[in-house]
Amino acid sequence: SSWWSGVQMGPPDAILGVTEAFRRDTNPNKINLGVGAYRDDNGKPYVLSVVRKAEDKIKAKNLDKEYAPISGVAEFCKRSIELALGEGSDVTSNGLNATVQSISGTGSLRVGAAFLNGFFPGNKTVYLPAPSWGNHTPLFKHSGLDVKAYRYYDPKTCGLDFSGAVEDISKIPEKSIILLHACAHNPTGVDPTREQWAELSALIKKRNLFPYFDMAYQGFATGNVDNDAYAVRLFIKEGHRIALAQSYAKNMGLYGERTGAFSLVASSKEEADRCMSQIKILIRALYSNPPINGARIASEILGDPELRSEWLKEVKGMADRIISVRTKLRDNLKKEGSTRNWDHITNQIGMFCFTGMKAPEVEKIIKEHSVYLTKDGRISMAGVTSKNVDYLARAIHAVTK
Ligand SMILES: Cc1[nH+]cc(COP(=O)(O)O)c(/C=N/[C@@H](CC(=O)O)C(=O)O)c1O
Repeated sequence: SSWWSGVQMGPPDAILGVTEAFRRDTNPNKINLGVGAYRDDNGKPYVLSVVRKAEDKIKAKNLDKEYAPISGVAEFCKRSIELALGEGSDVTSNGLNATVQSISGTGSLRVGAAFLNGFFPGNKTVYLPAPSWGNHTPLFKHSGLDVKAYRYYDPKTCGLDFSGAVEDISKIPEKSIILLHACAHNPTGVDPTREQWAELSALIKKRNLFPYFDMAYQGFATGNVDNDAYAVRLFIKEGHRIALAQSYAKNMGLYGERTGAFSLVASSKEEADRCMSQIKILIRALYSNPPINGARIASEILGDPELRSEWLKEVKGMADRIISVRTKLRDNLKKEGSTRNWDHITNQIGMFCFTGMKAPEVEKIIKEHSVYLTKDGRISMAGVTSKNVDYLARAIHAVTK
């Protein structure tokens, strides 16, 4: 028998598998609301014009293709942590951050998880919001950490179960790790208010928990990079020593360039240097060093005032288009005569809308209307355009009335 006769056929990925099914569908009206990747109003992937400009500038420099350092393109790391914490933050000016470039948000989360598994002195269990991004659980488990949950989403209101979250977080054993979505929560699109973030910060400090922020959508939620970094900056101000994973997949459209960063905020420069040395040892054995192209594009944009301000306009443009189709979809559902309350479509923020559609309704809308979304009823609003929003509203109404 062959070596691999015992290998089982694994299930398609809950998120990326939706696109595979979408591709197989021959219905001309088909709509892909699965993967959280931005599309323009023609439903096409969107390469930011500022990215093209950065590419031209990089090309003109005739750079070589040498290995990046293990920790990545230094300029990119500097620009990335400054984007997250704001220019001239105490953390960066005192060298308290250990920041490495990694393979987009997923790789950054994974490097951070590997470091925690190796060196976290407390309870090596990560508490995720319920629900969370589908890949969080396997990602942390593969890193050797245990995974548990705290209440987050309230299906009755399609909003935040704040009291449930507070109750659960109050019971998380001290010195555990708590994963927080910095903005544009995936899959629910539900973010805490600023007052609620302040309460969470105080509670997490009281419980002596370690905050691990996943910021994959900075700029994409409100269209403003500073507003979207509010929670991260608040926690730093309140004295939390956080971990942070960043992605430029969505806010710079660098999906396939796999550009991201992992940061740890230490208590001193000397401590940051020790942590950095161990993170580099982990990276060397994982993939040695990261891809240079996306990091060069991102640092070109973040480092050039003109490109940066053009980028901020484009990312706001993407966020605004999402917000406008949220309103159109909610209004069209009303026009279709739906008696359900769809206010959550516009109350929620960022790439996703957690529609509240149950699995049988999801199956029906895929089968009968060729509208593709994940089983949990999450739709990527970026797949909604002014051209397909009517069709979508009719389809949702047909399966939910
Ligand atoms: C919260 C969150 N964190 C990290 C990532 C990783 O993105 P990366 O491309 O590694 O930088 C994603 C991607 N989410 C979308 C795509 C995916 O599932 O990979 C999604 O939820 O559709 C997230 O939604």
